[in-house]
Amino acid sequence: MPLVELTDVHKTFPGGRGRPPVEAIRGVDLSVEEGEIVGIVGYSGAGKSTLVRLVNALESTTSGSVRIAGREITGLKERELREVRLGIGMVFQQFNLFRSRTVWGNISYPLEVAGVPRSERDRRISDLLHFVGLAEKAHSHVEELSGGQKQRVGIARALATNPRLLLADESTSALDPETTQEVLALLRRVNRELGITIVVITHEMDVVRSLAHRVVVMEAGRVVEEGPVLQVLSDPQQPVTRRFVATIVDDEPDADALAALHARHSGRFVKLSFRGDDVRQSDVFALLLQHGVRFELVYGGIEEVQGDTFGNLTLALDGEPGAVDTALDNVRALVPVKELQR
Ligand SMILES: Nc1ncnc2c1ncn2[C@@H]1O[C@H](COP(=O)(O)OP(=O)(O)OP(=O)(O)O)[C@@H](O)[C@H]1O
Repeated sequence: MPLVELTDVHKTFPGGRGRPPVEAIRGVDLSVEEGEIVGIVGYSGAGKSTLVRLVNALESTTSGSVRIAGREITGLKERELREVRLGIGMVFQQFNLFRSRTVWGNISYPLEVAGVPRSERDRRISDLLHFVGLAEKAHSHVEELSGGQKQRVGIARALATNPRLLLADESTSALDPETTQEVLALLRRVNRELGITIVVITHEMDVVRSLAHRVVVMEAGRVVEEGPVLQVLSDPQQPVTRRFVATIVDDEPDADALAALHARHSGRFVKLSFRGDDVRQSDVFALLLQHGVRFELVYGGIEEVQGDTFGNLTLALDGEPGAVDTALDNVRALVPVKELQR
């Protein structure tokens, strides 16, 4: 049974003051299995935040079903919804911490609301502070912390009530690249060591690449593509997905770059696509050399996704025309080859 299951969910906001209604979510089916990390990507306005607010019952659907751990949450009473929300931790872009409280006080807050007795609360907070590596900062005020430390407090607070599900809404967007990696590493530990299911929404493909198992791409209120991260990154189907993937991996030179390359090289240009670890670049290069084909790498790169490699390399080839043809036929047996015409 999926931990989160959305079936044909629609959400329309009234337009107000003569403006037309906004269809923020237009028929989304989505399921998240227990233990998974799912990354939801999309440009601003795609409906990501609305989707998250439907999952944690801060908004109600216009139609369709939202099930959390098998329980339909549409139509539940406020008291029952509070119970559902206790099982869901939230991490925010701007941390949303109480400035008037210490680190300890911030993590304590959801436990106080849930009526957890003092001694149990203290034990829990102390464990969480150790888990996120902030034991020494327990009595610091939030203003004294760096952005990364604030987000670690945000994560500790989200974990306080022992949720099964963590929703992270642009949780690293306010952080620099190094701090982002620290926070992503912590979220990976939350998933691996505590077994907590995580849904991250982000417009940064790098976050998906280094954290998620599965990616869901949203556009204009719909899920337009989804699948395992390596599969989607290495073989994106939709234009919007290709645009996201292009932010972390080069595909092929555009028309201008290709024209400039043709001006410098007399030979043919081919794009070779590597997917996963089953074919090594060195095998492909050896094949070309065997046929007396000289090559130069002119564009592209190879990226790593959680232990697997993928990427596209554009080569300029030189050699006897017949030899180049034969070499390419052999290379095609190993990897997809696309001839780039001038
Ligand atoms: N409370 C609301 N009332 C009216 N329209 C809303 C409301 N909340 C969201 N919308 C609209 O719904 C659409 C989707 O917004 P949403 O915030 O879910 O997108 P998003 O993908 O999370 O974008 P961002 O990354 O900018 O937050 C937008 O057109 C937005 O203006």
